[in-house]
Amino acid sequence: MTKAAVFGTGSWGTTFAMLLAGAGTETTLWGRRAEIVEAIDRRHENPDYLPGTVLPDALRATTDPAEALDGADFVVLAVPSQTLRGNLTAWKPHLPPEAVLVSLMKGVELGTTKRMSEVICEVAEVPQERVAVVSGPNLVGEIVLGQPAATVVACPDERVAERLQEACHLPWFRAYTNPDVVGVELGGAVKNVIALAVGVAAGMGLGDNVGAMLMTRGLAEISRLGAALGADPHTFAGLAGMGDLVATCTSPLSRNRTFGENLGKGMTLEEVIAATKQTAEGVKSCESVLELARKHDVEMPITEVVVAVVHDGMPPSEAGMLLMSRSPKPERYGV
Ligand SMILES: NC(=O)C1=CN([C@@H]2O[C@H](COP(=O)(O)OP(=O)(O)OC[C@H]3O[C@@H](n4cnc5c(N)ncnc54)[C@H](O)[C@@H]3O)[C@@H](O)[C@H]2O)C=CC1
Ligand SMILES: O=C(CO)COP(=O)(O)O
Repeated sequence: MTKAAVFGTGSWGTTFAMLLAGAGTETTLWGRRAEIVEAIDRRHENPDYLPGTVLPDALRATTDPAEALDGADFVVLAVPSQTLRGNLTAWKPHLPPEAVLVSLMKGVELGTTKRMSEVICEVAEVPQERVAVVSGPNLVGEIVLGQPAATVVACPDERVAERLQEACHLPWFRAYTNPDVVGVELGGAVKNVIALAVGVAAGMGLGDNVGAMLMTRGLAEISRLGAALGADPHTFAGLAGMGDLVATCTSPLSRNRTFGENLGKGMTLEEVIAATKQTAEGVKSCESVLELARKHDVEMPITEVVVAVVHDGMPPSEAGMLLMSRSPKPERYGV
């Protein structure tokens, strides 16, 4: 039987563990907080992150990383992007030598501008072929209700991607494979930044033309960055690109969109942070994405104004004016 250890008892870690267990994979969750671990293991619930959801009886949970990792074929990582390096360094001594490491995270590391799979390869000292990424339009609030969804499993080794696909595939959760790890990761990380922008515009009371403009020009930014980093352009027309961008930018379930919406309504950054109980990756990753773009000489105007609004106190109305007053251009440039 295939075995998986899932690190992170937050909303997506717990939900993905449910999917794995539902697909017949023997799954153990690792969590920091004993009370959540006990609730999952004994009462089959995660009241903090998934109130009202009944977890599978077969799903185990522990606070001991060595216990979770014992015999694991897949080590699934679902902690905040900015804590991954420290977390994985601590877990490294217990990693099974042949295990495949799987990233569920949608962020870019501050300081290094590394994608999560790059951080994993570096810290765990494993080749790219042993690291997979799962990303797509996967809003937890819908998946826990059993609503249909699809995702992308990316790994340069097709057989590894197919094994993971099989380990999480369900009649109502379709996993597609894709060898383009760079494109799949960029799609997931940068759509959070664009969702912040769309949320700000919605919070200001602007309509669907503005939302569509930001999503479409946001996809152009993602594609330009992807081209510079060697991604397959087709990935951005797929589930991990356009699919996740649309889901996140339009759903009230998205933490990133909601964060932006609150800013657009006039709440201060401190008030919005206090109101945000879960990880909104774009808030930190907008800075690392912009730094990555500058390193590669890629123009990302929406990302620039998101950084200015979120981190430098630029009023949303000024950000909107800045974007609209850019010099006229052909629709396609710089790719
Ligand atoms: N929730 C969603 O709909 C989806 C989330 N994702 C991505 O999955 C990743 C995880 O997100 P969520 O589970 O939603 O976040 P969350 O905020 O629900 O949970 C984060 C988890 O990490 C733990 N954590 C926080 N700081 C930590 C630290 N210093 N060390 C170890 N653990 C720590 C928290 O206790 C919690 O269990 C993010 O990169 C997110 O973008 C991807 C697809 C869907
Ligand atoms: O990545 C997600 C859906 O695919 C979740 O988006 P948020 O992190 O904005 O909630």
